[in-house]
Amino acid sequence: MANGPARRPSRTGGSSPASASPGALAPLWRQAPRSRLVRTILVALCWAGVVIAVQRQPVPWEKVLEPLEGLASSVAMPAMSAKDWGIIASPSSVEEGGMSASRTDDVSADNLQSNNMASVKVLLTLEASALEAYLDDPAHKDWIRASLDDAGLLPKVSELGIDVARVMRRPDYVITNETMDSNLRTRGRDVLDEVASLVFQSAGASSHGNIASNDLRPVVLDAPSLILLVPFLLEALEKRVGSASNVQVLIAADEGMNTAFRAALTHALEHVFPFFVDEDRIDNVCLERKQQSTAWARPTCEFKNWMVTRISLPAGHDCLPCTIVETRVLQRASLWAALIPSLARLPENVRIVKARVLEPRLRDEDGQAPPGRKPLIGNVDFGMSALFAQTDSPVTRPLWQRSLIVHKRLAEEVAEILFLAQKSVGFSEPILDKVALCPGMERFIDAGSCWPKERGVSAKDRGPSNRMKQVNVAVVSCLPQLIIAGVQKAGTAEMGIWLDENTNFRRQDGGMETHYFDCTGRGAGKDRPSCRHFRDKRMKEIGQAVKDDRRVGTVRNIFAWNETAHESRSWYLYATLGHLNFAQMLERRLVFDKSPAYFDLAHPMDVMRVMPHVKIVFILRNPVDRFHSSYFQMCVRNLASVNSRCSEAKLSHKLERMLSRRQDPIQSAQSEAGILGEHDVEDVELYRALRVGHYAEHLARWQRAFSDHQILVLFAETFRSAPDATLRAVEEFASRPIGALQPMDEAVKDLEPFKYSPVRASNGYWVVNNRSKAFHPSHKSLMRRETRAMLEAYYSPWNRRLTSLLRR
Ligand SMILES: Nc1ncnc2c1ncn2[C@@H]1O[C@H](COP(=O)(O)OS(=O)(=O)O)[C@@H](OP(=O)(O)O)[C@H]1O
Repeated sequence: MANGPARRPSRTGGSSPASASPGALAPLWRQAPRSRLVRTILVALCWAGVVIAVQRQPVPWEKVLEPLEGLASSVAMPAMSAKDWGIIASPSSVEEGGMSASRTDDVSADNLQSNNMASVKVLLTLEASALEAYLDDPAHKDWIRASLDDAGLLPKVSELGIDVARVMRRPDYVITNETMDSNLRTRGRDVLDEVASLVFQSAGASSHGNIASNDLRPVVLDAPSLILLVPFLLEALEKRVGSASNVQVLIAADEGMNTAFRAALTHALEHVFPFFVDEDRIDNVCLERKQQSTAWARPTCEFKNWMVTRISLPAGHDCLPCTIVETRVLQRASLWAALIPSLARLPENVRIVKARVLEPRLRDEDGQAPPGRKPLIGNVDFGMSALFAQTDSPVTRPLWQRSLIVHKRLAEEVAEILFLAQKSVGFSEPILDKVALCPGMERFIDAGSCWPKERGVSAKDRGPSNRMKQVNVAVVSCLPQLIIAGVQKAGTAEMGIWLDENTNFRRQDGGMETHYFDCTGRGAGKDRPSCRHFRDKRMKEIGQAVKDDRRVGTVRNIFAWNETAHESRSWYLYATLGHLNFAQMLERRLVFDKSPAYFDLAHPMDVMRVMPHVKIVFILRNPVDRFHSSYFQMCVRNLASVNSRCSEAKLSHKLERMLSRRQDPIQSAQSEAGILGEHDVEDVELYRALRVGHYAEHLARWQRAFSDHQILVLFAETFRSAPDATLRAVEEFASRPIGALQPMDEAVKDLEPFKYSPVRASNGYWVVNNRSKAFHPSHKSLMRRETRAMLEAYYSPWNRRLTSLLRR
């Protein structure tokens, strides 16, 4: 535990915190206490040569897809032999890396011929735009029209739920997301099989001949659909033609932009790699790492043009993910590691290429992104590129060569990630060779990390003379260096006011309690009405505020690995709670969050995995007084309807009843019944208020997650009597390197000492401005003597535990 006022004796009320010790605790608090018809029509459609565009269907994986590994292993791969079969190419993959013929040219027979793709009969592309280009070709258009008219298929198309009225630029041939989606939901695998039939029947009909452009059957699918479909496609092909050798399968995957794909990744992850959703296990990895190393090598992240994140774990083979950044990157990498073998079990001629342009194309010679074009791929969305880099088939070689440079770099990064991931997911052979590990500049995501908006001012504008101009021009989002994480009703508001007065400190979120970690993640307070408000309203606003902020978007990619709309793991939002303008950042370098509900309601490891080196301050107060204050606050705020019943007599009566059911407070607190024993809402609240005072219980959880150097325990009683010295201790704690764990943070070097100017309020408290709660007391009555005695007895064992915990 950090040396602070708690450690040095303060026998008198007026003594300095700098001279308090654990031994001083006892005198403070003596006592402690989830058709056939259709098939026929589809076959007819195929034979008639209808081009059906299935545009970006979000596959309801949760209904259709069993765990990926199960699916892949259940499909027997055919022996391939028919040379003139071809499947699939995404024309836009030609464009990859900045070279390109136009999309329309790409899908022409000539272009395919010239690219050794003459045998390609089926175009399976992930890109709607490629299909559009294909459909715009007059030759294709006429053929499609004629086919449809001849077959008289339009009504049947409607029967199938194909919305002939809704088309992008060719309204007749789009299966809408909704209809396909609902078909998939109700008939699942049958529909997939139909789509496979659709693709292959037509190809089978014209086999052994030279390809004509109208033999192409584009089916636009999104990446998860395609990955899902590949086994079915080959199965279907085998059934129909008996063999299918030399089928060139190029899957162009457009994973980066597709939210459904992201969702599918997450879903698959949950099935394929339980490790990565086993929070406790990840926690343990973090903790073990911390225990094994006195100087815990901080995992490093590099932002390269802020688009590519690299990650390097501590050297050696024992590295496992731990922090939120590591787990985020490794989760993605390991999913691909899982998909690769399942696809690799397919014939070797199945290749995956990346369908979309990458960030380098989007920049001009000066490295500037053209206006209006945003990078399509976030900083960790590069999984497919490594596969592309490995492609060496005659079909893909020209493409590969042309985009070699771009992809090599990305491939190296993916190789690196996969290498790191493979051990975690149990592969014994390297998936790819390990390439250099994370050289160069390093940037960390940790306590105090800030992300400036693009509109930021240039460095030379930051001189002191024009500082004022920069106010309100640029904004940064920061994670706090310091959290006043407890306890409620111990003067934390006052502490926040004092610190905010100090020009070295800046409070997150305009002085509000962020309630981030008690209302998100594994926070035990998540279901409280106040947290619902936090999630439903506040975070939505914040999300909107950062939507156009690309840098924050980058941060979001890192943090939001398990993000869903309502179940927020959107760690990045936490950073955005700390908006500062540059002037504030320059002048107030230490950002702090004051959310005292964290003490008993947040999961400390959630905090630690986002900000491994954050510093935490707890202000403890005699639990008896704290409880009393808490009771009356409950009455006034949360239980307004029963306000009239709040009185010293009522409190005494309730406590008597509640405590009589708990002979051994420690035992009962440790059992679920400790809380669940209460059914009445008011009683539940009351018991929570009581339990906050089990300081040793909660502090031990925080001590498990953070080093002693990161925790400072203060006492309300000392803060009240010697505020200036107490604040000095906080300043010193905030600016001190965390033992051997962390080098001096630039943000806290050379802080100007701040001089507070407190005045004495009428109730005797020292205050620095009129926001102080000293002017707004939550209660006026004095605790009854018998209530105090009851509470002192109750808290006695907890206080003894606390004393020994602090003495360690
Ligand atoms: N400087 C100082 N030192 C110690 N205690 C102080 C100080 N200033 C205020 N108080 C008392 O703390 C109680 C309010 O605590 P918090 O500000 O932590 O409340 S909250 O959790 O933010 O709601 C509240 O206690 P009660 O008056 O007993 O309700 C305040 O009076």
